[in-house]
Amino acid sequence: MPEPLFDKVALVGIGLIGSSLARAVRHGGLATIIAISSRSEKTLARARELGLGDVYEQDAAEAVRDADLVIVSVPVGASGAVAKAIAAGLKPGAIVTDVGSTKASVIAQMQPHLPDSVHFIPGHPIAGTEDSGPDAGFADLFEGRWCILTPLPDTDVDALARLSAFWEGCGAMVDRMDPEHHDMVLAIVSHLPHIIAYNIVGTADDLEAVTKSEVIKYSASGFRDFTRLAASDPTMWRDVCLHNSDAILEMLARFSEDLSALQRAIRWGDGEKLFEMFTRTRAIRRSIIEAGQDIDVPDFGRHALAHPEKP
Ligand SMILES: NC(=O)C1=CN([C@@H]2O[C@H](COP(=O)(O)OP(=O)(O)OC[C@H]3O[C@@H](n4cnc5c(N)ncnc54)[C@H](O)[C@@H]3O)[C@@H](O)[C@H]2O)C=CC1
Ligand SMILES: O=C(O)C(=O)Cc1ccc(O)cc1
Repeated sequence: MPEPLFDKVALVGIGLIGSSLARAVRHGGLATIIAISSRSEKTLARARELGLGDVYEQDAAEAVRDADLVIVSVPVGASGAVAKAIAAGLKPGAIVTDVGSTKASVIAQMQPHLPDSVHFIPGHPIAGTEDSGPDAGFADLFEGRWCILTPLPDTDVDALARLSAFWEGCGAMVDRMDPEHHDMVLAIVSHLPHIIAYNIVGTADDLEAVTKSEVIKYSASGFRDFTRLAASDPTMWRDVCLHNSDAILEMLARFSEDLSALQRAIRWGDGEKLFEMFTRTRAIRRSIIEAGQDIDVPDFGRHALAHPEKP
């Protein structure tokens, strides 16, 4: 096992992402001590039962005391309150990062509370599932996946290199982006697909109520893929929608415009247009597979593959 990258890592929030990090840190020997903090006593007790850390503190400021790396893994709407809560306990020179799905808002919420003596480097692993809580995590969640860091203009290069090495130690590939660009890109490739999934599943459910027929029972696998995304955590996705609203609304406007064009082609029986569009998108899917980036494909055997330690 190589030398640990950090002496003490503090994980604030121990749900799907926090607990996956705890497992990855342990598995990769990335830290000597893992400190875990959760606002909820029940979650903290569960983390202890699962043996995810070495020390457990309900008080986040206590958990981060003496930590060299602090990772905040809470719904994005709670980032400001958590930054405020940990500020007093932070060690000068510590790296403070997060995993939130939106970046500009997290920076705006956290930065004002953090002392100048720490290195604040926001981040976002592009890896997850529809599950949440400490039981849902697994050590190889980040394996072969991107982690986007959105460093601030005056970020210390050594701190950035250490955080990049940490994510690589978790199996991830690290990229850098500016926060606004991140929020725009993620709005189309992650936030919109979830919103569309929530919407289509809701529409089908309403239809079932109206027609009093079993719409969902007969759903084909395409619809089932949507139900997986639509089963994602409501608090997390409420916060994503509220904290990346500009980019999401921009992408929804483009999406609606394109959907109207599709609707028109169907109404006018414009088969050529439909064929042309479906051919274009099929090529995109095939190019992703050829590039070896199809590891995120949801299928119903996925859990058996992705959670080998689960029953
Ligand atoms: N679920 C996913 O697939 C992914 C999630 N993310 C981001 O990671 C972060 C955490 O998400 P998950 O681990 O999936 O969520 P989760 O629901 O599994 O865990 C959230 C954790 O935050 C704590 N928490 C909730 N509200 C809090 C508050 N007001 N103050 C302090 N702690 C609070 C909970 O007790 C729990 O420990 C979110 O910001 C999310 O956007 C990033 C990549 C993937
Ligand atoms: O479960 C899925 O398909 C996901 O897309 C997981 C996910 C959710 C949120 C993120 O910010 C990143 C990844």
